[in-house]
Amino acid sequence: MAKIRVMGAGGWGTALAMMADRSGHQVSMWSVFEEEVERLSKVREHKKLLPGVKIPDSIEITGDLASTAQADLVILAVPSFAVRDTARLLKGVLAEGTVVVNVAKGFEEEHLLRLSQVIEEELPEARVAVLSGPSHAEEVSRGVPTTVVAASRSKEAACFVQDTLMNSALRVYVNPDLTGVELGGALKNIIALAAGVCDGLGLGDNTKAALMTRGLTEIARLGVKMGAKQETFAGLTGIGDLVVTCTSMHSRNRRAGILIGKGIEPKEAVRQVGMVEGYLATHSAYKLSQKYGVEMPITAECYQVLFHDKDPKLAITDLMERPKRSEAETTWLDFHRQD
Ligand SMILES: NC(=O)c1ccc[n+]([C@@H]2O[C@H](COP(=O)([O-])OP(=O)(O)OC[C@H]3O[C@@H](n4cnc5c(N)ncnc54)[C@H](O)[C@@H]3O)[C@@H](O)[C@H]2O)c1
Ligand SMILES: O=P(O)(O)OC[C@H](O)CO
Repeated sequence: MAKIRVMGAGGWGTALAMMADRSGHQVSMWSVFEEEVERLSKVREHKKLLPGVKIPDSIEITGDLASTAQADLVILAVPSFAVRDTARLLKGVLAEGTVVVNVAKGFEEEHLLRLSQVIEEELPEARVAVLSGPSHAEEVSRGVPTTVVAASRSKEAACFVQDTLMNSALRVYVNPDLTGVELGGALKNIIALAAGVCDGLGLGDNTKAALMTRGLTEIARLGVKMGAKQETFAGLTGIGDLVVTCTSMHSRNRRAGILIGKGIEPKEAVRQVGMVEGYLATHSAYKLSQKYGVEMPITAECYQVLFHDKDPKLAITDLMERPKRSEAETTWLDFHRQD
């Protein structure tokens, strides 16, 4: 039995705490917000986020930070904008080599960093991993069979996360491609937002299939430039998470996109839905595409719609009327040379 501390008591933190509890561990869930600790300790249910899901009494809910020192595994389940501050709180608290697994999907906008890089900066003594994949808290918390991927530069750390969290409802794979796993999770939110916009505009299945497929192409193009493996984007944290987020009504990114497609101003749509990681990720990805000199037409159009008031209908037209190009990255000559 391992001691597991989940930092962040929102939908995803709660679902993962329940998975760890189901796997037979000693689990505690921490929140920086006193009100949240008090409410959840008393009601033991997230009335808004996960209605009808009872948080088992075996999961301790606490605001005490110092006790994180006893954890064998720390799961960071706060929004991406809060990852640095939350990791910083753990400075000097954790034992050397403690595995810290980030489950937020996004970037640190200011420095264009992946979140594992942020945690490594703040907690050099920790072994950092990420957990990502097609996994909505609404389903995981109800025990719906789900698959995710634990990635880390340390094989032992990734396998430790796999061994610790895996159970009959949560199948955990491992992958050494930390960069690819992380980027897939962060960048698919942009495409999910765009898919929502298409739904809100009343466009069809053809459009969404095109968006998802070409979206994955540009995600992988940036990812490979940033050091990821192409094949990772064909896996659970690439295409897998893209499919679930672009098609599910659980997705906050997609729901915000639907509102925007229906004419609600982007900032207001994000306010109405709550935490929409794809909003800031669009900003970061647009900057990263410029930094790495990578063409990302869908991301660029999303950026214009979200931050420069571009009409979403015009964005679709502009994507459709881009200069002609080949779907294949290989030239005709190279392709036939391989025959
Ligand atoms: N909900 C899901 O299905 C799901 C699945 C996979 C990954 N994720 C990712 O997990 C992250 C968290 O998502 P969520 O759905 O749990 O969000 P949420 O809004 O339900 O909860 C976030 C929790 O983080 C904590 N928090 C919020 N602001 C904070 C701050 N400033 N400082 C410290 N703690 C703070 C609070 O405990 C809050 O309840 C996101 O990056 C999301 O993309 C979510
Ligand atoms: O609700 P979303 O759009 O943040 O998506 C949640 C998860 O990332 C799905 O895997």
